Parts: sequence; C-alpha cells; structure tokens
Amino acid sequence: MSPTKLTVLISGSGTNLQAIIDALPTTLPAETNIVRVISNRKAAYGLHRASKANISTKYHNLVSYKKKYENDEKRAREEYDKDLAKMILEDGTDVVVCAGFMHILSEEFLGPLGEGGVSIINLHPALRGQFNGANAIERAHKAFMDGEITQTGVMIHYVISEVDMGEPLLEVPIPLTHPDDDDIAALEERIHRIEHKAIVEGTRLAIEAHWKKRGQ
Ligand SMILES: Nc1nc2c(c(=O)[nH]1)N[C@@H](CN(C=O)c1ccc(C(=O)N[C@@H](CCC(=O)O)C(=O)O)cc1)CN2
Ligand SMILES: NCC(=O)N[C@@H]1O[C@H](COP(=O)([O-])[O-])[C@@H](O)[C@H]1O
Repeated sequence: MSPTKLTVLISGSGTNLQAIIDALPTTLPAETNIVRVISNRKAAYGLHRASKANISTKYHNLVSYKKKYENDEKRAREEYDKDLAKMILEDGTDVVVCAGFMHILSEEFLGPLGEGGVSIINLHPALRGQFNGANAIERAHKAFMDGEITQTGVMIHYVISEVDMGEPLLEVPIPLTHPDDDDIAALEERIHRIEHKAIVEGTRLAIEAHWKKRGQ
C-alpha cells in the first residue's frame, strides 16, 4: 500500500480529528499522514489541535467569497468550493475526511476530486437516511423522547451530492433506552465516544478501499 495523504475538514472542536491524529502511529496504515487540516470556521479549536501536532492548517473563509460575489450566494459557494478542491488537489491528497465539517459540498468540489481519484468520507452522527444534515443528535434525541425511534447510530459514509446519502463504510447502531438516554448531554457524550472509534475505523476502511481500487 502506498503512503496515504489525508486532508481533514473541520468546523469545530476537532475531537474526531484528534482521534485520527492519535491513531496515526498505531491503528491507521503505516505511512499515513495528515497533510492539512482545513476549517471553514476561524475559531475552530481543531486548528489548534492540528498546529500542536505540526500539521499544516488553513482557514478557508466563505465570508470573503460572499463579499466578493455579494449578490450571488450560489456563485460565492461555487468559487469557494472550486478553490477548496484546488487546494486539496495541489496537496496530492488521497482521502478527504469530513470530521464535523459544517458545509454542504457542491459539484464544484465533488467533481474535480472525483476526476482526481480522491476519496471523500464523512462522519454522520445518525444512521443512513436518518436525520440527514445538521443537528442530527438533537433531532434523534427528540424523536426518541417522542417515542418515534428506539435506536440511533453513527455512520461513516462516502460523500456524494445528496447530503449524508453516500454509500456507508461503517454503521454503528446505538440502542436508546429510558431513562438512561433521557438526558441529551449524557447521550451526546456517549455518541461522541462511539464517533471517535468509528472515525478511525472508517478512515482505515476508506484508505484500504482507496488503494484496493488502484490494485494495491
Ligand atoms: N454534498 C455533501 N456535502 C456534505 C456532506 C454530504 O454528505 N454531501 N456531509 C456533510 C456533513 N454534514 C452532515 O454530516 C452536514 C454539514 C452541514 C450541513 C449544513 O446544513 N450546512 C449549512 C451551514 C450550517 C452552518 O454553517 O452551521 C450550509 O452548508 O449551508 C448539513 C450536513 C458535509 N458536507
Ligand atoms: N453533520 C455533521 C455533524 O454534525 N458532525 C458532528 O460534528 C461534531 C464534530 O465534533 P469535533 O469537532 O469535536 O470532531 C461531531 O459530533 C459530529 O457528529
């Protein structure tokens, strides 16, 4: 297997990024490296985590694109995504990991990376087809408390245009019970612990599949 270059996209605290960083020497294939961490939010603590691990970082700011294309939000997002894709391709990235990246990626991003043979995966804190989009944990908790569901989960999936509907690499069901899971803060902590394991295993599976597709 060739050395693997990862780019990790974040928006927040970066605990899932940290799980990947911590897994580099042990669980992920040898010669796997994170070449860059990119955040769409300047204050993302994950940028600090990356710097502490001597990983290159970039704050990719959508606001400046919205100012440049002030009356054209669609154009702003397209140009933002084009430049994000260009940056990743220039890094020679093999696998992109969306680890709490709160930005819907357009075809301006997905197209060039697909042509470049770059794999893109995402961590979603729900099961496939369940609570797609943002705030999935809160929505799952409400559905549980309303008696609509008895389980949620964590999924690592390939990223396609339709948000959170790409082919799963890994799904971890999480049964929900009363009163243990009534408290949302405790449930979030429980889900985050599962995420931290799932993101490492999902990244490992994506790396293996990436090189298998290339005959390695
Ligand atoms: N085209 C795709 N883009 C993204 C996917 C995907 O599967 N296909 N996964 C997401 C991650 N994600 C859920 O797992 C997600 C992130 C953000 C949003 C969203 O509504 N974003 C808003 C902005 C919200 C904010 O800034 O707080 C937006 O982009 O307008 C939905 C789902 C990564 N992208
Ligand atoms: N739709 C994507 C989404 O909601 N992702 C969520 O963002 C958080 C990132 O945490 P982190 O910044 O500590 O890794 C994670 O809890 C993950 O479930």
